[in-house]
Amino acid sequence: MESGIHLQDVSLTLQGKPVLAGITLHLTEPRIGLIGRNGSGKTSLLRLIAGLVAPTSGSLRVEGARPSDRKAMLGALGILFQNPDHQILFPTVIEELAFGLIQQGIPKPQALTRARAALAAEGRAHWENAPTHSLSQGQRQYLCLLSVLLMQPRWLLLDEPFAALDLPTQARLRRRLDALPQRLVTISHAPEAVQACQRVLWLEEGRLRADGAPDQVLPEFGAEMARRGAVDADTDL
Ligand SMILES: Nc1ncnc2c1ncn2[C@@H]1O[C@H](COP(=O)(O)OP(=O)(O)OP(=O)(O)O)[C@@H](O)[C@H]1O
Repeated sequence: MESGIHLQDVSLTLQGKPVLAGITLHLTEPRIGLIGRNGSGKTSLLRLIAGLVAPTSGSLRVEGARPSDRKAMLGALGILFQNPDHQILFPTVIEELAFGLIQQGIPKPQALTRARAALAAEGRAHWENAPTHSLSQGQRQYLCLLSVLLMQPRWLLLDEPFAALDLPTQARLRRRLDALPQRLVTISHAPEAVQACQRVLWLEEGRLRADGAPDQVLPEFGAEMARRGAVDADTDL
């Protein structure tokens, strides 16, 4: 099977607006950072890779499968959205956790057992029957991460995973993510969050502005963000 994530001349136009253009990539590195300004197309790129939106032109493969092949993608890739409310479907924590496993074909009783074990391992057994809406934003994001990890996908796509979390939770999540055997693609605005990646992709207005090691990409990115921050408004977005 073809390994990694392949994009061949991928473009995406939404409501007449070009959002991504001419993206060709072969992603295989264990840790990949995706940076860029607001509206540069980062989330759209993750949504394309996850099969949540189809490219307007070009082709994509994730571990040899088309992203639109939901069955193949279940074990290949998990995505963590920036806003957990775009992800959570169920009224209680345990149902939310078990859902992905059931989708993967695991019988419901075993799925519930695994979900309970995962909560217990996190010291959060008391969350089992908690209404998902009663959790804080950061706790809901954490629940989404646990749900995705339970499915053990080969790739994890993370959209600003630290944005809503307090500092101790960020530190714990950072350690947790660092230890994962999965390949991770992480969106961040913060250069320091992707400094340890093997590869950093910089999107600018839907195109790849740079692609390389953090030491190559991040100094130029930092200089460009400082330059733009010194003027009063981004009029191009
Ligand atoms: N459904 C949609 N219809 C029309 N335009 C869209 C749609 N979704 C996104 N866009 C546009 O695509 C562009 C890229 O959006 P995207 O959310 O991918 O950016 P981003 O880099 O993730 O931004 P942020 O850092 O603010 O999360 C934006 O200009 C946005 O307005």
